[in-house]
Amino acid sequence: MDARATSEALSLAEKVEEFLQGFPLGFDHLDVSVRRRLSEATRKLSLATESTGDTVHRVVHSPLQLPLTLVGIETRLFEILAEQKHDGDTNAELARKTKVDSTLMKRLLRYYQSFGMIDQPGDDQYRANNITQAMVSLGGRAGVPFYLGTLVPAFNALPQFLRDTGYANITDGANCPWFLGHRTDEAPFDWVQKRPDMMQNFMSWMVSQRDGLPNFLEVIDFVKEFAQNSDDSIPIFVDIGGAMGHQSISLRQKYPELVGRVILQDLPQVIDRVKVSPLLGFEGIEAQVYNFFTEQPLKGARNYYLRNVLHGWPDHTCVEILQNIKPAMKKESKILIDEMVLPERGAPWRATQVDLAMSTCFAAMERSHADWIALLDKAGLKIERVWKYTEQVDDCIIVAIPK
Ligand SMILES: C[S@@+](CC[C@H](N)C(=O)[O-])C[C@H]1O[C@@H](n2cnc3c(N)ncnc32)[C@H](O)[C@@H]1O
Repeated sequence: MDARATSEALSLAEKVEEFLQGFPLGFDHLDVSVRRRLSEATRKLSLATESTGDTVHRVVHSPLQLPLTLVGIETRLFEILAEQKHDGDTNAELARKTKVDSTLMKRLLRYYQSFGMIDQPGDDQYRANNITQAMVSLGGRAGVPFYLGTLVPAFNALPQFLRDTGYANITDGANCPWFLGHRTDEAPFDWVQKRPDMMQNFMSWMVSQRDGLPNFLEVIDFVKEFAQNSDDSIPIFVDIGGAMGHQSISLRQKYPELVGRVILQDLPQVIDRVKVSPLLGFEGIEAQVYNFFTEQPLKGARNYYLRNVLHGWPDHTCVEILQNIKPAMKKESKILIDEMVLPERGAPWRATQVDLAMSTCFAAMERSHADWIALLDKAGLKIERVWKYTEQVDDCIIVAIPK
């Protein structure tokens, strides 16, 4: 045993424990980048110091976490805990409020506490923490059932699919683990659209999946860079595959005086949903049915914006989508691709898991700078500029123009 290292490790552990106790109400007061650095450093330390047995048990039981989280959401346990204004509820109170058997409730609470999803300040006292709050946010409420019902069956089919295909990279959208996992021949978007509850969760997930991260409008002066000398007739922002139009709404809200048309385009089922129950702030935005596998009908728009669309398709399909925009472009038109640009080294965990989820369900991928150059080149486009706007997932705006 190295005495100096032991003493340093114990002193660091004590400091961390004291630090945690010093902020029972959480760390919302910390600057976002400081908080992230601390979280990443301690996460790495936790992994680096984990024992073999702990690692194996953590990994083999990890499939329990998502379904048990859904139980906490569906029973309203997390919501009830998050709404508490006092010091915490007891097991009996929580069992009564959620209509869950009290013995089962005690076992669930024990699990959530041990994984840091709730706090237990006393033997029979439970209260919400930052993880509980995250699970009752829109992202938690939509993402948890959406992933469990839609993506997990495909994730589970990944090993067999890769075995069967000799560990080739997954590039065929018509032959990927999605189909094996769901025992279906329906493509993901078709499958989801036929299931109203999943469709609702999907749309809410699209709106919320980047909550807490900066939006591109926070780092780019859109009017200065992309909307000079506009007039009311010019489509200034065409939000292709924009789901509920949340990005278009952000743009209108950030620039109430923005001159020009803002148009959301998506598939008929999505546009119907937008028309029946538009998000708050949708006024001033047009909704248009458009299939991006056909030629872009809006000619001469200043900006054709695609967020998280291309990461859902393999290269050859992205080329098709981009080439359908090109004939509509005039001299001043630009394609704004809002996607991750993965670094060659040390890609963030939030990005790498989306990359493999995209691969599993859509034979698609997150792309590096070199991948984007190659893809755009195949579509007859080139990069004019790249603006990075998040550290957490390397989100960027890639400005693309014809070569
Ligand atoms: C991953 S979501 C991205 C949504 C939104 N842009 C965002 O960043 O939150 C992909 C979107 O593309 C739409 N979509 C899929 N196939 C499409 C098609 N052929 N034509 C137009 N939109 C399509 C989906 O309905 C969905 O809204």
